[in-house]
Amino acid sequence: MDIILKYFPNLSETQIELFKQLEPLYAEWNSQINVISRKDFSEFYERHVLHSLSIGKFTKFVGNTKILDVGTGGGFPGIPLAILFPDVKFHLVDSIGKKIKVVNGVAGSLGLKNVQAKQIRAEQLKEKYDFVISRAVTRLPEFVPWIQKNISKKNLNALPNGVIYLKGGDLSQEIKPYRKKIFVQDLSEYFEEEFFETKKVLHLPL
Ligand SMILES: C[S@@+](CC[C@H](N)C(=O)[O-])C[C@H]1O[C@@H](n2cnc3c(N)ncnc32)[C@H](O)[C@@H]1O
Repeated sequence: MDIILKYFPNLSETQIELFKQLEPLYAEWNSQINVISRKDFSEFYERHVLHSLSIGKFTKFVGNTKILDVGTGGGFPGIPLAILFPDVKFHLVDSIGKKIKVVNGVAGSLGLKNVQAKQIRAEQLKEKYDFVISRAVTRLPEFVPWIQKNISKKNLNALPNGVIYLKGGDLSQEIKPYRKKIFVQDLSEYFEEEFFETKKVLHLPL
């Protein structure tokens, strides 16, 4: 939990309390339904919570923004971001029902009123959102056609509407089709821990 305060020192008491509750809640759910790899769990705050929150270092969302988290698994990056931005509406979806059961369990225990979760495939979603966020679901050229229809034209934020994707490793081939408009932010510029050395936030305006 200290690592969250290191990079987000201005959290409210309520937010700190909610972040503290995340680890025991996920430990309990993960013993029933595997949403976080067991070998990673000791680094829960760094690899899952802080990695999700890195989107909040990259940009701030204004109130009433609507964000869709596609392939959220157990709620990443959506749940940590919903704590960070309590005035923003988060819709978390996954094609697997038992993962959504974990998301609803965690969001319910924390009383997060700005989170809705649903079992659905991204390709079937009809609603519009300001941003689609995601981590570790599929390659961008497969992902973008799933959700292109879901990006609203109305812009509320300084950042243009579109996809915000957390990615690691060599992306040169994957981002080629979008090279004229994609923005690649290196997370090692924000975080000193080794985990972030190869991690990036991709912002693709759509
Ligand atoms: C590797 S997990 C990542 C989970 C989470 N984003 C994280 O970073 O911890 C990928 C998730 O994407 C979901 N998924 C894959 N294809 C999907 C689709 N077309 N629509 C919705 N969810 C999908 C899977 O069910 C799985 O839970």
